[in-house]
Amino acid sequence: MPDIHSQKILILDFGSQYTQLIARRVREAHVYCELHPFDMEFSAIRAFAPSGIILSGGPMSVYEPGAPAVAEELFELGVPVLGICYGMQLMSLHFGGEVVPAGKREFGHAELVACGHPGMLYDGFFAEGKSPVWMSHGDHVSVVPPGFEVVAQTANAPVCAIQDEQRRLYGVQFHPEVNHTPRGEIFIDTFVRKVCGCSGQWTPGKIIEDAVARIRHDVGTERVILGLSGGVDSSVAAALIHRAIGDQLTCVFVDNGLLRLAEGDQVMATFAENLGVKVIRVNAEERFLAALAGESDPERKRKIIGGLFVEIFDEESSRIQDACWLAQGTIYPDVIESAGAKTGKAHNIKSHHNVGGLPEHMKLKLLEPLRELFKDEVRSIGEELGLPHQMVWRHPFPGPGLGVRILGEVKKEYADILRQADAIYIEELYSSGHYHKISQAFAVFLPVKSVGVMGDGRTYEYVVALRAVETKDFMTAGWYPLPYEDLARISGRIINEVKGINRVVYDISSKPPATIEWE
Ligand SMILES: Nc1ncnc2c1ncn2[C@@H]1O[C@H](COP(=O)(O)OP(=O)(O)OP(=O)(O)O)[C@@H](O)[C@H]1O
Ligand SMILES: O=c1[nH]c(=O)c2[nH+]cn([C@@H]3O[C@H](COP(=O)(O)O)[C@@H](O)[C@H]3O)c2[nH]1
Ligand SMILES: NC(=O)CC[C@H](N)C(=O)O
Ligand SMILES: [Mg+2]
Repeated sequence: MPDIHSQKILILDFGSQYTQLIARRVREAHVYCELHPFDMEFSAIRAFAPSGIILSGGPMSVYEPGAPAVAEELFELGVPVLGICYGMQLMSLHFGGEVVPAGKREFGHAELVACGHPGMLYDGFFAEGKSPVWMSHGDHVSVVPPGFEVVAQTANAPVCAIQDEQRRLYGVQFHPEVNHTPRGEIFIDTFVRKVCGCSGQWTPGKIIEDAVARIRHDVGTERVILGLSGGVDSSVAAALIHRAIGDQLTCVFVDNGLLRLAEGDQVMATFAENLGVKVIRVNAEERFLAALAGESDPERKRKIIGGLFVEIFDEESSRIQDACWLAQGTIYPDVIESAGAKTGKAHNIKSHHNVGGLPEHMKLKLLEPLRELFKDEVRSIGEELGLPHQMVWRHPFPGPGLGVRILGEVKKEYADILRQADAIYIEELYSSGHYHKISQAFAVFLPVKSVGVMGDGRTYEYVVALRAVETKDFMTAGWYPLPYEDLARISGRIINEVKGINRVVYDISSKPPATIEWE
């Protein structure tokens, strides 16, 4: 089997807010890449054997004392190097050019104009010698290093793109990785495929083949357990591992009574019935509700839910004979975000992020087959593995579930009401075509009563709030402008169909200062 990691791009991160986007663009060109901190040792770079290197942007200025720099031997490796913004400035300085503060900071759209014939990297990038680009910089290259030519400029940056085609060194002051550079995708595709010569082997089918082979190799005949939540990551991990080792995998699905409507049955139908995966369903609703009774503090509720989850998961897994492996749905952003600049620290964040976590005394080896993948790649392999479209494309659902969407004390009565309201809301978002434009949507139960009138009678019932947000990274988010007619229909259905609700409100708070969840 061809090794799909044999052609790969190394991205060195200087702290740009866009570095992950560079990696996404490379992956979209079906080429494998990894993101590492700028100070990666040269021996490690050589061992990585990249087909090409991309140096990211960064907040510092290259001429400042102590500015981040790369192992200089990197430029002698003989592989193509593309420097973006800070990366270009660093490369210029290294080869004897000069970098100075520009007259003014430039942030936003600009028109890039080609000087003559820019060469291979720019195939398809210019239309009539021009291309719109996105800029974000305060410094610029004032003296072009010997051996390099200027290939393009903007009004504010006379040296906006440079290259030495012979040595295959390229620098751009603009940001090809952001959506605001409309032909940026083509640019990065050309760099990795034409300039670096990668053939684009990183496709969903091949990723699956490769992961299956690796799982079989690592696990051998041993047994694996996995906490299955019905969410995207753990579901795709389960399907993938099952394809590799079949019955050696046992999933533990904990029904904590805080799941969405019919979620437990859906998980069982998809995995146990259709895919033939061994799933132990633990009905723990009563235990969770009993533990939560009387508690209304959000942080303590989270702790109770997380703690009980670990306890139950631990109990169940100790009953699975000879399990040596704990599988988790850790994905690449988890690895990058938790590692900050360093690799290998990913488990910490996941265990606090994961409801399951990793009980110390379990002594299980970790199996994380999605560790190298972005969410969109996880979704495409989920589809390729035959998981239902709705499961693969559903919005994320927090580990504590409805526990953080019922404000204050959690009661079964509230959870039942909320489940129904939420199901109507989501169903309507699907049928009106909004669901896939929204990053996350859900209903929240407010334990306050208000007066209403239904038929000829007075009602005195609870309130449901609807939330829908748009976000790329879930760190900041804007509320989604759901049209009035959709809001009217959803509110009408909830009030009419859900007993116990006589008022619906729409949450128009962004994050920050609000958060996405209400608790
Ligand atoms: N009810 C549950 N039963 C078993 N395991 C669970 C449950 N809830 C969460 N987990 C475990 O905790 C992990 C983290 O949950 P998280 O919500 O971050 O991911 P996910 O549910 O797999 O995907 P998504 O982000 O799409 O919701 C899951 O991958 C799963 O292993
Ligand atoms: O697995 C999880 N366990 C949690 O305890 C948790 N709390 C919030 N979230 C999800 O994180 C994203 C950001 O949410 P907040 O703006 O509310 O912090 C949103 O997507 C939230 O749904 C959680 N996910
Ligand atoms: N986005 C960047 O990489 C900026 C690089 C450098 N800090 C500048 O201001 O020019
Ligand atoms: Mg989840």
